[in-house]
Amino acid sequence: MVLSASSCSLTRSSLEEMLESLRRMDEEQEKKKDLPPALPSRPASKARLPRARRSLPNNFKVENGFIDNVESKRKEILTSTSECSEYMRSDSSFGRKRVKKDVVESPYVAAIPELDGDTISYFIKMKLRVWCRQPRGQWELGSIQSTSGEEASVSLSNGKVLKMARSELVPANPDILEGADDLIKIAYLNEPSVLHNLRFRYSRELIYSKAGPVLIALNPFKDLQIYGNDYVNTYRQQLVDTPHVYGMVDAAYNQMMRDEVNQSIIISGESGSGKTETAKIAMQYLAALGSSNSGRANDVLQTNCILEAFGNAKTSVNDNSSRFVSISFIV
Ligand SMILES: Nc1ncnc2c1ncn2[C@@H]1O[C@H](COP(=O)(O)OP(=O)(O)OP(=O)(O)O)[C@@H](O)[C@H]1O
Repeated sequence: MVLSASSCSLTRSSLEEMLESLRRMDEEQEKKKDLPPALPSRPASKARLPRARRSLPNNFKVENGFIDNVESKRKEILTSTSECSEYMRSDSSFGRKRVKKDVVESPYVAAIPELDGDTISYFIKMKLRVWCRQPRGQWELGSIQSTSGEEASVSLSNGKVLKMARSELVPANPDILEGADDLIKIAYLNEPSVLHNLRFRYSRELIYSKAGPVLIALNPFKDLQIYGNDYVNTYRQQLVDTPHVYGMVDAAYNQMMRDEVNQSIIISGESGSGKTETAKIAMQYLAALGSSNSGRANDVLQTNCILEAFGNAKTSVNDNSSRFVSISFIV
């Protein structure tokens, strides 16, 4: 005899059905307890999709071991998005934001959205770290031990336990995200996390990072062996996509050729941050792109000396301060 599914359900009493649905609700509640609170949605990116990455040809070799270096550094710090997906949540702080008079507020960071108690419970349970704003504006790593109302007891990495307002705490990223080459990859995009990520990279002489389509360059104040013909050729052939001025100029150049639309490269930063040097590096790449004859490329670059002779001056922050750099190239 064959019973259809519908005839089976008729034999169940309504009490059984009610018990069954209660049991299912209980199970769902249990599952939810261990999950992190839902992520607030991020705004859709307006950036162009990155180019497909070409793989290295088998016979490719660079004498100074650049590729080896880059690849080993990438492996050292590269983040695996799948491993980190459980942490992928957007910028947030715990509790209402209170502005203290003696706290230095960064003008670059938007108001931090409020987070509910569930997230704090999750952080305590999973022993995740938080950044704690100190009275003079600096940030310290710590982990929340307990909360009471708007106050939290936080154990700092130096062993001290402090009572702090919840609004002075923001989530820190897990170690696995440390040193991501694009800030888009880090889960918590708050001020201390961004600064920490850039410092982490800078300490490893990785002065370039990306923030989506924007390149962040930190002044190394020393000569790094990351420029020159080998590097130009590597970026020209698109063998690597690590953040670099060459990579950014290459993208602008290719976009200009593909779309037949003029491109502008805007270099901004405070005096002495390295705008002029960055512009020269960009020019170096453009000269190499536009000239098969390295003599002519050098002639173009030599014009910098003349420009600097007329346009530069010594200031209190920069011995070779200039204010006239702009690059534009037209099809
Ligand atoms: N990529 C770099 N590699 C090595 N040194 C650098 C680099 N960028 C900057 N510097 C160092 O920092 C100094 C100041 O840089 P630069 O003159 O480019 O700053 P700037 O932002 O153009 O300043 P200003 O606005 O005053 O003209 C340079 O003279 C150089 O010593």
